[in-house]
This record gives sequence, structure tokens and C-alpha cells, in this order.
Amino acid sequence: MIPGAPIVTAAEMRAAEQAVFARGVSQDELMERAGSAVARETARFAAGRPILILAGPGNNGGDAYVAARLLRNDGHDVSLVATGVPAPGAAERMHALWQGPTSSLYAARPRPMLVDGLFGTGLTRPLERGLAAVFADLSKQAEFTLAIDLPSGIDTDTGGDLGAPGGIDVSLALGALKPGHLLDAGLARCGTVLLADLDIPVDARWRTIARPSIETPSAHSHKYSRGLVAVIEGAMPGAARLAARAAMAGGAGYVVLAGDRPWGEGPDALVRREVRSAEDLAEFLAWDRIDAVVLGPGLGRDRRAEAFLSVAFAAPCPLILDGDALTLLGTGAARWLGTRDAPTWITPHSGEFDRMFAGAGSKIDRTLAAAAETRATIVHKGADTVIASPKGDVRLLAGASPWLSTAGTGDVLAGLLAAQVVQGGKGIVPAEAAAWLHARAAQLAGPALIADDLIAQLPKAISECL
Ligand SMILES: NC(=O)C1=CN([C@@H]2O[C@H](COP(=O)(O)OP(=O)(O)OC[C@H]3O[C@@H](n4cnc5c(N)ncnc54)[C@H](O)[C@@H]3O)[C@@H](O)[C@H]2O)[C@@H](O)CC1
Ligand SMILES: Nc1ncnc2c1ncn2[C@@H]1O[C@H](COP(=O)(O)OP(=O)(O)O)[C@@H](O)[C@H]1O
Ligand SMILES: [K+]
Repeated sequence: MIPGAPIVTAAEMRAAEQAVFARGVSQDELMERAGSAVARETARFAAGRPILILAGPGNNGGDAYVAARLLRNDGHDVSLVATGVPAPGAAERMHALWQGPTSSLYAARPRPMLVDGLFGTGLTRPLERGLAAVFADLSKQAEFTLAIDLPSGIDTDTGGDLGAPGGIDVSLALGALKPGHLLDAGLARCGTVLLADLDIPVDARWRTIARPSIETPSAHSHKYSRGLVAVIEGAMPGAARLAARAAMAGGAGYVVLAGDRPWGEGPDALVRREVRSAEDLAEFLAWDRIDAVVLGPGLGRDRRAEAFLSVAFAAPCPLILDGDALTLLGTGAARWLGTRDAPTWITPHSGEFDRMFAGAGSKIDRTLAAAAETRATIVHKGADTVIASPKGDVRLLAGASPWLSTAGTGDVLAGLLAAQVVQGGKGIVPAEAAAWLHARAAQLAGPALIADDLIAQLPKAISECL
């Protein structure tokens, strides 16, 4: 994934394009820029093999006509399939400049290099079935498929499946990434996403996550100045222990695991505090050294868990809620979370998120709406992780190791997030750092990782951010 890259919707991309036109750049010139980027990448991947280019009726097709002309002029063996009548304007003019062989979709013969210029950000409905079948077949028979901007059949703003085939090798995002490159079906169907810089300024509050910058403790640091994390144990103590160990490895100065047992497994450096009842917890959380509380991993959903949740809610310090705490909140999440004055982060997977929030639209839209409603920063986990703040900022992590889909990795993320919070991070910043470190630790741990392996890799991941 391209780090720190802006992500824009189809409408925002169109607005950015209009601003470029208003500065005096013509539509034809912008299409030439897009088409030459496509031609350059196509030549690189075709490596001399015959090329088939599919051109649709809109500007995505316009880019395809430009690329076809430039490639042919450079001596490549190019044939073109035209679908629909080119739209008036630049696409029509670029169509008129194409002088090579053209066939209809249903007469098209497969070639080793396929370029998909059927639809881009203008796709508004599912691909017609016959078209989808021919496209899928041509792509299957090609040795390499490159999609212009997005694969035809991926919803630009949601990543939803509108009939795109599998097996696309590269999508060349034009001007900026779109949500469809990173979310839902788009995540797998786009293949490798490359970005073509068309010199179109975009003003985006949505970005892919980037490597954080982490400070080495200062000469005068001490354990309390580096932040104290309290993790509350529940019915499944292993989960809380994972979160506590991740907070330690994530750079917190002091980590306390509060639960039934004053002694238990875990590193000697982990401080334990006996907390058996809600009263015990209230007394413990009154300690003013505590900089953040993690509640939820392995908490359980019984009466005591509910009582713990109420006590933690009332604590005046930053709160990280995960797992069972989120299930307990359920549809009352917005009402409850909105009452807190101290900052809150919640880290639901999609099951937990759906139990808390209704709403429509893309994963980004839904997460943003929930963040605004709850006034919490939300890390909406999954193969595509969306982080949203109440202020409207979004960070997106796609393409993390699928080996993360194993029990306990979310507990590690919650503890790691707490460590970033106590080191002074606000809002989206600690969440972005935690997600980056988590994904990097997974990469370093390699295949068949277990949650514990992530913790072992955190120091290495952190060392890359100093
Ligand atoms: N955003 C940018 O900065 C640039 C965008 N350009 C290109 O312009 C594209 C967007 O162009 P357009 O807005 O013309 O849109 P598209 O080319 O994606 O397609 C729009 C056309 O397809 C029709 N259509 C939509 N869904 C359909 C379906 N399922 N079946 C059949 N017809 C369907 C629409 O009615 C319209 O005629 C981008 O993806 C990109 O390739 C470049 O030309 C220049 C730079
Ligand atoms: N297929 C996947 N690809 C990338 N990351 C994934 C995938 N599945 C899960 N993850 C990540 O793994 C973690 C799982 O968290 P969660 O579902 O809460 O598990 P647990 O509750 O067992 O700890 C999250 O950080 C999530 O983003
Ligand atoms: K396309």
C-alpha cells in the first residue's frame, strides 16, 4: 500500500479535475497526461507482448484511446475494442485520433496483455452481464491485466462488487487513490495499486496510514513520565494479558494488569493489582497516576463485566474499549460514549461495529458517522481497517497480513493503542501509529503467526520509526 496517500471519492476527484480546468488546463491535456501514464505502465508490463485495450464510452475510455495511440506510435502491437459511443468532448476527440484496428467486444480475441479502460469513476450500476462475462474471459486468458484507474465493476466510493472479474494484476490509480482501491471487494480485485501523479492537487482528510515518527525517551524520562496503562482482566485472562504485554512492548512506562489474581503468568515486569469487584475497580481507577485504561479484551459479558464497564466509563482518564466491552454497549454505544468527557478510542471488528451502529454507505462513511455520533476515535478493524475521528479525519490500512486473522491479534492492537495514547497521542494519531506498528509486526512475524509473535516483533517495528 502507498503510505500517506490521499484518498478521494469520485465526486471529490471530479471537483479536483474541475479546479485544474479552471486554472487553464484543457480536458484534452489532462486526458493526454492520464493516457501517457497508462501507456508507460502498459509498455513496462507488456514487455513486448501484443496488447488488447478495452475502451468504454466515457473518459476512462478516453484515457484508453490515448494510451492505444501512444503505444502504437511507439511500435507496440495494439488492438482495440470499443464499447459504446464515445461521450462528446475529450473522449470523442481521442477516439477520432485512433487509427489502429478496432473490433466489437463480442468479436474480440484474447491477447497476452489486457488493458481495461471500460469504466472508471463514472460507473454507476453493475456491469451488464454479457459485458462482464466477456471482460472476465479476456482477462482470464490474458497473461497480465492492467486496469485504468479502477477495475471496471468496482464501485469507486465503496469498493463494492459491481461485476469486476478477479485476476487483475495492476490498477493504475489516476491522480489519487479512491476508496474502491482499498475497501471491500476492491481490496482483492484491484491487484497491486500504482498511483499516477497527474499534477491534480487534492485536499484530502482521508489518507492511507503512514509510518509514525516515535521519539526515543529523553534523558530525563522515568517510568511514570512514559505513561501508565491499566488493563482490566475479565473472564478470559489471556486476552487482557496479551493487551498488557503489547502495551509494555509498545513503549508504555508502566503497565498494571488489574484482576482476580494478584499473581499470575506473564513477564515479571508486569505489575498486578487485585481487583475483584466494581468497588475495587473504582478504588483502583481513582489512582491519579493512571494515564489510560484498556477494557474489553476477554472481559466477558456477565453482571460483573457490566459493572466494570460502568466504572471505567466514569473514570476521568482516556479509555480504550475493545471486544466484550463493545458488545455490552451494543446499540446503546452512541448514547453512552457521547456522555464521556475524557477521550475514548474503540476498536471494533465488523461484527462488533454492526451490533453498535446502523447506517449506510461505505465502511469509511459508516465509521465516520459513528465517530461523529460517539465523539470517539474508531478503529474499525478487518482486512480493510478504517480509522476515523469525530473531526472527520480518516486513515486507512489495507493489505495487512491476512495471517492476522487469528485470535488475540485484536487484543494486542488494543494494548498497543493504549501505549501510544499514554505517550501523548491524541485522536487519530495514536490509532494510526498503533495500526502501523501492528501491521508491521505482522509482516515481520511472517506466515502462521500467533498473537504472541506480534508482541515479540514490536521492538523491531518501533526501531524503524525512531
Ligand atoms: N479524475 C481525473 O483526474 C481524471 C480522470 N480521467 C478518467 O475519467 C474517468 C471517469 O470518466 P467518466 O466520468 O466519463 O466515467 P467512466 O468513463 O467511468 O464511465 C462513464 C460512462 O459510463 C456509463 N455507465 C456507468 N455505469 C455503466 C454501466 N454499468 N454500464 C454501462 N454504462 C455505464 C455512464 O453513463 C457514462 O456514460 C476516470 O476513471 C479516469 O479514467 C482522465 O481522463 C483524466 C484525469
Ligand atoms: N484478513 C485479514 N487481513 C488483514 N488483517 C486482518 C485480517 N483479519 C483480521 N485482521 C486484523 O487482525 C486483528 C483481529 O482483531 P479481532 O477480530 O478483534 O481479534 P481478537 O478479538 O481475537 O483479538 C485486527 O487488527 C484486524 O484488523
Ligand atoms: K477501468
